[in-house]
Amino acid sequence: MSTHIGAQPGDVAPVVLMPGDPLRAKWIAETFLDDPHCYSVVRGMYGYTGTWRGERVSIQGSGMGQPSASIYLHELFSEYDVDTVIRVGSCGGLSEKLKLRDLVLASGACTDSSMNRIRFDGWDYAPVADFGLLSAAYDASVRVAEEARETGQEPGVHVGLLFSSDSFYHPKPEVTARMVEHGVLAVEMEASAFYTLAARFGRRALTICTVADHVVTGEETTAEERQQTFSHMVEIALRAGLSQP
Ligand SMILES: O=P(O)(O)O[C@H]1O[C@H](CO)[C@@H](O)[C@H]1O
Ligand SMILES: O=c1cc[nH]c(=O)[nH]1
Repeated sequence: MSTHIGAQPGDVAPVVLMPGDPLRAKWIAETFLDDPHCYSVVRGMYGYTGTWRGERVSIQGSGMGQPSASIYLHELFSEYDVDTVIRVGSCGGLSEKLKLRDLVLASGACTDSSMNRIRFDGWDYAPVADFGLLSAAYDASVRVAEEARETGQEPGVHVGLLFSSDSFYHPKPEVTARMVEHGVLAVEMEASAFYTLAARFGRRALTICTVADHVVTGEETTAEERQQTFSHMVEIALRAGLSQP
């Protein structure tokens, strides 16, 4: 096992979906996977491996914020030879283009975190998604949205920038406002670390988020609505990560 993941080498599949919330990892594994096996309960940050449409896939909680996510990403890449990570998260809508329950496929991530400023000695770095994964997720989102149209639950899909903030309760709302003026769609807390560390290890990463609340309008989804739309996000992530139509 690694320092924070209680798995043996080989227990973790090459493709890993990563929600921040460990209970969402459990829900995804138990809802979507065949024969899910829990390989780690260290710190309650559950990790599962099972199969989806016959292919092995893992689900690993990442915790909240870039320091926590970076620990799990580092160990998955360096000790379990993971090739592909897809964050399946919640985000707060910032742009007026976004409605509750819409999906954001993050082409890139801005951040107020000091982690990359330390890594790059104060210089700027542009954390971006793996283009193949982004493109596959976009194609999958078109199909998932079409299927959802029949039930009247079709999510809007947006491709663009996230703001990966270190602060859920931001002490300077004007920073978030300036991000919006520069085209940022939504705020969450991890995507920048996913893209930076995947690049550093030569692996593939994508972040998909569901709009769980709207920071500007104050609207919030109910728990039931979140579950329904998280299903769309998970379906898209599985299809894109496993290259299935
Ligand atoms: O729903 P998850 O994936 O945890 O993502 C969002 O929710 C948490 C804050 O409530 C942060 O981790 C943020 O990025
Ligand atoms: O980081 C996050 C996640 C969801 N909603 C927010 O407002 N912020």
